[in-house]
Amino acid sequence: MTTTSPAPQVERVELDELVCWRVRTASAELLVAQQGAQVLSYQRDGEAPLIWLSEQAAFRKGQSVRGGVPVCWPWFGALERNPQAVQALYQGNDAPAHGLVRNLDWQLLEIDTREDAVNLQFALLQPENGLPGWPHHVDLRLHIHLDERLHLSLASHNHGDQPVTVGQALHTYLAVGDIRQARVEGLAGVHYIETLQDWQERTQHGDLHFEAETDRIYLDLPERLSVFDPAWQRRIHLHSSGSRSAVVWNPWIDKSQRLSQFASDAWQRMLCIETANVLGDTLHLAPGEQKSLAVSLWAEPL
Ligand SMILES: O=P(O)(O)OC[C@H]1O[C@H](O)[C@H](O)[C@@H](O)[C@@H]1O
Repeated sequence: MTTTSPAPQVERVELDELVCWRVRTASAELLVAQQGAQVLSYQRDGEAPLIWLSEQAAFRKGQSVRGGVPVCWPWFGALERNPQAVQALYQGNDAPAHGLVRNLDWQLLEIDTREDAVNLQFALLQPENGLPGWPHHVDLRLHIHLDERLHLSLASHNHGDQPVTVGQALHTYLAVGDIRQARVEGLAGVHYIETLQDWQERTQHGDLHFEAETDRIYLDLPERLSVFDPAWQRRIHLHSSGSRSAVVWNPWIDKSQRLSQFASDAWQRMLCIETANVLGDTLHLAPGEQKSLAVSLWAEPL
């Protein structure tokens, strides 16, 4: 007799002020907030979490949740650090860090459960006059596909009659057993911008180890990066497409004290690798054009 695993379930839940979707498959659980189409957590049964969610996370309207995968769009970080073509498209005041969409309510367009996979499609369909301060007609869709791996794909579709240039990132918070023992593989020989030292351009020698606050923009990357995590005896893999840049971030001790929704020792258990289109890798969309930024995530035991 063959045993069939239970079909995946998708359930609407409310966490404080936020509507969320809890996805259960035969072997994993994923939680996604409708606000920002933000993946909040992801864990396979019997394993440590792969996506990190702060134990101090607040689920409030208009406020990005600390952890998961915030979507940064149409610029990354501080607007004034973005290329002129990205800055020029914003006409508002006080540009928020990481763009305009992580605190907005997206629409859930589709839930599709198969025997062993789930698809969710969120959309931010913009009116012709665009977002406040950003008058351009570009629709966004985040496609989440969960099978043995987690696949995220962010599509931008320019419906306007002018070209647009955007910076963007899938700002993934990864969970690690101990950041002091972890290292990122795949970066050797890659150029990066050291944002903590006057944005100097440098070259990575060997794997990246963590011994202090780290906030770097890596450029001209390969498609595959991995996190070697001996404390949890595993390696996390990230496979990207539509991206040649990534931000690697750990706030370490001092900055942790200044972050919202962040325990003072949480830096030990997380690491951001943000699959991006930033600086010389920004996204250009001709009128009518659509392009996607994607990442797949999975872990393997050592
Ligand atoms: O606190 P947030 O606005 O969510 O930003 C969190 C972090 O995001 C990125 O990784 C930046 O490179 C960091 O400099 C920033 O501190």
